[in-house]
Amino acid sequence: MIVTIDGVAASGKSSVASGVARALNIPYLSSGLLYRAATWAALEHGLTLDTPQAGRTLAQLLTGWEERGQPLRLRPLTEGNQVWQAERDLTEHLHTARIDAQVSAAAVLPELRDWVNAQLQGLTPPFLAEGRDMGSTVFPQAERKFYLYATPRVRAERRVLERHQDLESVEAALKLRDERDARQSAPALDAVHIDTGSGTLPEIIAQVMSHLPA
Ligand SMILES: Nc1ncnc2c1ncn2[C@@H]1O[C@H](COP(=O)(O)OP(=O)(O)OP(=O)(O)O)[C@@H](O)[C@H]1O
Ligand SMILES: Nc1ccn([C@H]2C[C@H](O)[C@@H](COP(=O)(O)O)O2)c(=O)n1
Repeated sequence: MIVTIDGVAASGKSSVASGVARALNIPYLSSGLLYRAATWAALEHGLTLDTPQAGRTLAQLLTGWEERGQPLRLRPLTEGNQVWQAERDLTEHLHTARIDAQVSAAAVLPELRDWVNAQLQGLTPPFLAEGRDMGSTVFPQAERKFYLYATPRVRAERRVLERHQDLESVEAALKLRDERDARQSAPALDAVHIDTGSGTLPEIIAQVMSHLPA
């Protein structure tokens, strides 16, 4: 079985995916974390993301690591996905304001989208995949598809609790990322839409579960 959960930034995708995956006893895959890790790799190597050759250069960097036996890999742990490069856990570097500000520019690169999609499509079901285009592009064959949303204010308030940043600037950054992300990915037309601002996390998880076979 494949279940997809897509949605806007900070809509609760990972938290809901983790809860649903736990209830179903299957792993969940965070595609956003792979985009974040590739963005981290680009920044670490001083790659400028808005040049015509950026996609090719980034893909060469990622496949070069693979060929040298030091691949960037998603570890789909149910309690929270991680990304490792060889023996190094990169996860703590991936949810920062610096990566948030650059990740949409990396995610627009077709070479990177192909790389992320190939990583995910190489995995064996059952699993739950979360991101922006899991139900529309990467796993159109998924049995059940969901799309999570909430107002920018609700999402910003939740982010501020995690990162102790200024509410207005977090909300403005989320709106900007929504705009950029919408240009390069869209949810599936057959997804069930859920407003995560309308309930607690356990209630939203229960709502998703109510659409899945018992
Ligand atoms: N229904 C809810 N009620 C209250 N808090 C929630 C709810 N859903 C998610 N949260 C909280 O909102 C925050 C953002 O959730 P989460 O990180 O899962 O979102 P995301 O969509 O995966 O984010 P990103 O796009 O940055 O990867 C977390 O602190 C989470 O606990
Ligand atoms: N399927 C996906 C997943 C993610 N992205 C991009 C767009 C986001 O801004 C960024 C980080 O994702 P998040 O951690 O917020 O889920 O990655 C995408 O284009 N397609």
